[in-house]
Amino acid sequence: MTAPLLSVDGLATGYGDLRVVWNVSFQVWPGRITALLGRNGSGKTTSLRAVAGLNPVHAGSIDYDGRRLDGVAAHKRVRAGISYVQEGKRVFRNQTVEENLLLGGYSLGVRRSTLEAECARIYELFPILQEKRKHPAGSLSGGQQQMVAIGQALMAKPKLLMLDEPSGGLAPAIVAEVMSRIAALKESGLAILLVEQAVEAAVDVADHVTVLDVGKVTLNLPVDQIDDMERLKDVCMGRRTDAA
Ligand SMILES: Nc1ncnc2c1ncn2[C@@H]1O[C@H](COP(=O)(O)OP(=O)(O)OP(=O)(O)O)[C@@H](O)[C@H]1O
Repeated sequence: MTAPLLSVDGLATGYGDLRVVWNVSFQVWPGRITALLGRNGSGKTTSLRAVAGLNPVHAGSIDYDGRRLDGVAAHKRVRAGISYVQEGKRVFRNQTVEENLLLGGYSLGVRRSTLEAECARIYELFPILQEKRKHPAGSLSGGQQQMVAIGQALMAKPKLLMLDEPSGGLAPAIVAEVMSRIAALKESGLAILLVEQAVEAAVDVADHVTVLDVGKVTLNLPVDQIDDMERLKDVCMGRRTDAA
């Protein structure tokens, strides 16, 4: 297997001095999806925020693309190719789909001269957004709004895409559609870190799974080694400590 693009090792992090993640390690590889699973409050979002540079690293290390990220400001991590789609589909509801993409690209530092070309690239990935490009984003379905949010993050051609609960608030049939779009993004070599509550939907598209509970890793293995989904769900709910 190729070297990981992102390697988090023994991470302890939290909010200011408050520590909520104690010892978390996981990797994300180019062209592959790592799913970070675990029950509510287990520390998934907090770990993503530490990778994005929004939460402090109390202990451990975050290596990305051959260098340590310690002390690198959040905006510089964005420039280095780390894109983060926060939970809850943050689109500008009154702006059109196209304006959302342009604003997303602009805020990520994409040069004005290339914004339109980047938009066209996003339309190739998500044709429905081209169809709806003149519509206010708030008029789109939940799944389509999630694609707008992901499209915004992709405007700057990231190497690492971090998605926090893209299935949140979506009907099951729509979750499958959004997940298959996410899976297709791997083809370009993008490394994807996917935080999810929807365990089965995440496992369907993931290559590797890391489960957290109370700020620690309880399971870490390639998806092809998962042979019992019910056991995995139990581990994710904190009802078991391993999948064996
Ligand atoms: N801004 C904050 N200040 C202090 N503590 C926080 C803050 N945000 C989250 N926490 C706490 O950190 C812990 C981990 O939360 P986190 O959001 O990382 O969990 P999660 O696994 O992403 O769960 P969820 O699926 O509910 O988002 C929880 O105990 C939570 O209450």
